[in-house]
Amino acid sequence: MQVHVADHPLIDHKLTVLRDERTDSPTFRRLTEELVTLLAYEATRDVRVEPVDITTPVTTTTGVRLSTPRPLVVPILRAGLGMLEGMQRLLPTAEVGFLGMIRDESTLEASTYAERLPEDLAGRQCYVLDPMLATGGTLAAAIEFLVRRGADHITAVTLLAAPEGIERLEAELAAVDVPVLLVTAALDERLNDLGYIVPGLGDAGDRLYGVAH
Ligand SMILES: O=P(O)(O)OC[C@H]1O[C@H](OP(=O)(O)OP(=O)(O)O)[C@H](O)[C@@H]1O
Ligand SMILES: O=c1cc[nH]c(=O)[nH]1
Ligand SMILES: [Mg+2]
Repeated sequence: MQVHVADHPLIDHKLTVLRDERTDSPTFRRLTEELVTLLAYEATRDVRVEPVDITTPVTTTTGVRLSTPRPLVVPILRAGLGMLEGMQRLLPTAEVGFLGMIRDESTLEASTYAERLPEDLAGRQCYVLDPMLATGGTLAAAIEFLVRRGADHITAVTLLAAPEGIERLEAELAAVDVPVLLVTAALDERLNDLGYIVPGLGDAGDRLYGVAH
């Protein structure tokens, strides 16, 4: 797995406001979108394109367009949904599939409660969106699922990643025969005893959408 940690003062600035416990939900949602649009620029660096001939007002020339099949963007509900619009801003023609996953807060085990994805992902580049890579259980399961469906290139986009989660992803995906890239706005210090990222930003889903019951 390749890991790319963003390095840009605007990303650091927006992330600092996002982390602040005083930041309210509407601001949190807007900043998440803005951050993802900035990250999407890096995350889509190897999006597949094909040559296309066009005519400008002056001459004919060859450019590029997104290849088919089009990329698939997969937000992991709930929190990943907050990243969708930011990604779509750069990839408006991408298809979107959904995975609903929840981490049991006592065992930290991830489980899937909803799935709406194409049956066959052969030849597809997939962009998985989840703001938090904590223990890595959620993202590892999501990526394994997409690879089983045939995806042949995976890019995971996160806001925060913990070293423990990256280590687990690397171990669990070692046998996966598909290139995986992780693009994250920041690499945080560690997990605390409850499995929360430190310094982190708290529960991303709750801060985007309110406390889940
Ligand atoms: O790396 P992990 O240890 O698996 O933890 C990360 C997961 O936890 C959060 O989701 P949560 O289960 O809180 O669901 P939510 O998005 O509905 O709030 C977060 O959005 C990730 O999906
Ligand atoms: O810090 C964390 C860890 C998992 N999920 C979150 O939303 N935040
Ligand atoms: Mg949550």
